Amino acid sequence: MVGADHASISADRGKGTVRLGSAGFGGPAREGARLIEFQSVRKQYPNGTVAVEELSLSVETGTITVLVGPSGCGKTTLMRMVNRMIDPSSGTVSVDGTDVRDRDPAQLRRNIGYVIQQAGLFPHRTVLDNIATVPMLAGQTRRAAREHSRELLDLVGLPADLGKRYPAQLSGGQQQRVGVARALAADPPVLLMDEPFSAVDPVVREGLQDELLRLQDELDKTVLFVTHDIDEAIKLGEKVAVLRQGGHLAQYAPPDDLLASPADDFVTSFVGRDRGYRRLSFVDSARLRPKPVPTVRLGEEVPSTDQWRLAVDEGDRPRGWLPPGTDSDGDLAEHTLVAGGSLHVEQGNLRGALDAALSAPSGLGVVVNADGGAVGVVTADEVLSLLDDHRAAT
Ligand SMILES: Nc1ncnc2c1ncn2[C@@H]1O[C@H](COP(=O)(O)OP(=O)(O)OP(=O)(O)O)[C@@H](O)[C@H]1O
Repeated sequence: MVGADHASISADRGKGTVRLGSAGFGGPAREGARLIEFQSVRKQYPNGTVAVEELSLSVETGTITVLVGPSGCGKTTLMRMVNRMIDPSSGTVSVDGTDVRDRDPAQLRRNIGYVIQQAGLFPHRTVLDNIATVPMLAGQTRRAAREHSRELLDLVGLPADLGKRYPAQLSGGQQQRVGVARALAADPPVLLMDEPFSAVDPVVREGLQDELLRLQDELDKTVLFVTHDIDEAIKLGEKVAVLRQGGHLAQYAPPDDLLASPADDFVTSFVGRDRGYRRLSFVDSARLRPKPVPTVRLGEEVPSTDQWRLAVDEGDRPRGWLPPGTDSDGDLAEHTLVAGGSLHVEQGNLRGALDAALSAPSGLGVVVNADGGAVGVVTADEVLSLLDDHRAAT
């Protein structure tokens, strides 16, 4: 936790007045429905630059879809076609089944929240008035709009007293949260997010990513998110579209598929060589078979040992390691132990298991049950061979 930037989002379903549904594009979200569709879209700017080339892509209702690719590959151009900030040279972009060119841009934009890098807040309006702007334009009274804005501040994890400040009096991460609150103010079913977190430092950025995921759990928006950071794309996207120069779609797939089977050399180099490691996050560890490990309980007599022994408390929770070569010497006290590594909770993903194995001084990753009790240990080799099996089977 780093100051207010990491306050957690307290989306309170019981509050009633923060509307969590989606309005504007006709009825409740239909699972699997395609809310945004690009069909054979091409964009050539007047100077001849082809930013997007014959691209077709559909975005499912209620999902986060990420557009990722190197600078200049057409991500922003593609995204801005959704709310008609840019019109395609050919092809169609439709939202909820209607070609966006058949919609009034102002009305279309009221149903599409837009979050950009550095938040783009109005500098001379307070935080609360920034958030209240769109609802007031849509006809809400100032009082109702401000009341709703206070709830949104809470929803994005900001304390109420920040509402009176001006944007320059907030940290970068706080400004981004206000940007998200402002985009949510009209309760739009669609959110466009263009590199929203790239202007903040990596720690704050991770916090914002986590909170977007938490917020999405509550709100179920259809989010189109642009980034050039493949890690961000993989973390946030239920589906990820990798674009390459000239606005070509190189691959469109769930992150796991992208990491497992990159479509070509470009995607391979873009997702990076350590994709095997990243991919571990998507493989569950149900087939991992932890082996028994010799233990010793805190407060009990220290045994002579020629192997690593896991020290546990009265609830079998791991407290550290007793190294090989330890001589029998009185009762076991916590301060004499070698600190343990991270713990892997049973049924978690393989990345957690590998982290546990790699971070343990014994090389033995400790697996615990939901109550925190040790159930056994795994080695890094065991985790990686499971990954090989998974690779071979998919
Ligand atoms: N108004 C414009 N006129 C001419 N060319 C443009 C215009 N806007 C963008 N371009 C060019 O179109 C291409 C795609 O730009 P776009 O901003 O969509 O890419 P991007 O992937 O979002 O890049 P970045 O990650 O750097 O923001 C680039 O070559 C860019 O220089």
